Parts: sequence; C-alpha cells; structure tokens
Amino acid sequence: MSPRIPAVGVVGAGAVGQAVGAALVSARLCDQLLLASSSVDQAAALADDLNDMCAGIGSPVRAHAVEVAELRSCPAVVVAVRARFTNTRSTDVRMGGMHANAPALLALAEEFRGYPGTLLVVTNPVDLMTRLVAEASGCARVFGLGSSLDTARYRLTLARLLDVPLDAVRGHVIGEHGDAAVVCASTTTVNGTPARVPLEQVRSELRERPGRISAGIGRTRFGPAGALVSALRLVLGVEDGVTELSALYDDVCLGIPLRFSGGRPLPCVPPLDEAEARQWEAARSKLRAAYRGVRGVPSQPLSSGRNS
Ligand SMILES: NC(=O)c1ccc[n+]([C@@H]2O[C@H](COP(=O)([O-])OP(=O)(O)OC[C@H]3O[C@@H](n4cnc5c(N)ncnc54)[C@H](O)[C@@H]3O)[C@@H](O)[C@H]2O)c1
Repeated sequence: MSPRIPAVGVVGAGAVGQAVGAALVSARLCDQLLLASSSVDQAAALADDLNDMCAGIGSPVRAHAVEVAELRSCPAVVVAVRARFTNTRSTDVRMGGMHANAPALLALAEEFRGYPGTLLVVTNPVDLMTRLVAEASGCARVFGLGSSLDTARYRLTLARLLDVPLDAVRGHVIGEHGDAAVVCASTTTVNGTPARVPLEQVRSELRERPGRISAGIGRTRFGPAGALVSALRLVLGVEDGVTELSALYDDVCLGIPLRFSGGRPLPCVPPLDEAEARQWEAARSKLRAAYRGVRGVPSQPLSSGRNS
C-alpha cells in the first residue's frame, strides 16, 4: 500500500498552481493541500474551488489557504509563483522572467531556510531559479521541474512521428529547460531497439509546442501539472522510478535523469554521442554564465494578508 502523505504545499495560485491543485485532488496523493499565494484571498478562492471539486468527485483531499510559513509542515512544497512582468522575448523565452522572478524566489528561499522537506521549483527560468532557491535556502532537497515535461513532449512527438504507442518510447531530454535542451537521441529506444529519431522535426515541435499552447489557452498548465504529480510520487517515496529534474550537477543546476529509490535521488545521465556532448557542455556554459546575472539580486519581501 502507498504511504499516506499528510500534506503537499503549493505557492502560487495562478495557472500552474490551479492545475497542480486539481491534479493532486484527482490523484488523491495527499490528505491536505496547503495553498499560499500573493494574497490569502487568492489562495482561499482556489481552496474553495478545489474543495468543490473534491465534493464532486468524492476525493478525500481537503484544500486550505495558509501563509507561506505554514507550508514548512508539508513534506514537499511546489513553488509556482510568477512576478508581474511582460515577456517580450521570442527566443530564450523562459529567460525573460529571470530578473522579475529572482527577488520573489529569494524571499521564498529565506522563508524555507532549514526546511527538511523537498522544494519543487517550477518558476522560470527554472534551472536558474532552482539553483537560486537551493543556495539561498540551504535546503538539501531542491529540484526544478522542466526537463521531465520536455521528455514527456519528446516521447509524445516521437510516438506520433514513428506511429508507435507512447509506452514503447524511452528517451530523455536533459540540460536546460529552454533553448539549450539536449535531446538524447542516441540512447532513445522504441520497444527496446535503438530509434531513428527525426531530430529536426522533434526539435521544431519542442520549440513551438509551448508557445502554441500559450497562444491558444493563455498559459501552459496541465502538462507541468502532470509532470509535477509524477515527480511528487518519486520525491515523496510513494513509488520508485526515474524522472528528469533540474538539480545541482557539478557546479550547475540543469535537467538530469534522477533515479529515485525510497525518495532518494541518484543521477543517471545517459551516455552522450559527440553532438549531444557538445550541446550538454553548451547548456552548462550558458547556465553557468546566466546565473551570474541573478546571484546577488536583492530579495523582495513576501506580501501576506488580505491584499488584492
Ligand atoms: N518549469 C516548467 O515546466 C513550467 C511550465 C509552465 C509554467 N512555468 C512557470 O511557472 C511560473 C508560474 O506560471 P503561471 O502560469 O502559474 O503564472 P501565473 O501568473 O498564472 O500565476 C502566478 C501566481 O504566483 C503568485 N505570486 C506572485 N508572486 C508571489 C509571491 N511573491 N509569493 C506568493 N505568490 C506569488 C500570483 O499571485 C499568481 O497567483 C512561471 O514562472 C512560468 O513561467 C514553468
């Protein structure tokens, strides 16, 4: 029988926070869902809506609005905040949030100093924000979500292009959750046999898919929510398996496959061919350089109470 998870926390009641909340309620992964956002009113509104959903589908999960400090009681907390800013980028889109989001993430990290649980960062640019939160909080278990979503999209795309079932496709997307993602085509298999990967078609779909979703429905939300529920199962030790998360690897945070056993992660980066190794090094250099731009930003005090 799966262990019971008393509570999962979510900071940020926007598109991703809402979808994660609905996914957790449906998955019945935890007894309680503790929600914090830039205002208690916003978190309370989401809690009410999710509890209405619970009543409708007979889910035992109960959602509550709390202050950020109260999330420390949860074994895992999802960080899905986004500062207000207008992203005008057409390439390296996720990097557009770097300077706007860093102060809020730093303030959150300070709230979580000494926290013994797991922080799962979603806020973009996720590889930089994960490292920022890990260093500023000092917490040992900080992971970023991005490459597992890229991997899900990769497997879906390949299954469609090769006309095979999704479950037959095994492969990883690692590196940056962004333009420097590395598609591990050389180790990708279909039914256990090395796959012929139409790389250009795959890359163009991975590049265009998030923008197409955002253009159509405002934000990507359900894909990240699915990836988060899977990651939570692994980090909480509900099940064992492999997922691609951003984690500190040597001196850079970037997406790598992690094998979780009883909630403990072990990096398992696949062998890379020459081209993939070059892309991997390029991702590492890019993230190392970009991180210098966020280190040392002043933290922004967290708002609380019943503001709008
Ligand atoms: N890593 C991924 O795979 C992935 C996928 C989708 C979205 N994202 C990122 O996730 C983040 C959230 O996206 P979204 O679409 O939900 O944004 P959103 O604008 O819909 O919601 C953001 C929420 O954060 C809250 N917030 C802002 N500052 C806060 C603070 N200091 N403390 C507490 N709450 C605060 C806002 O009130 C809002 O509820 C963005 O950075 C987005 O780029 C990442």
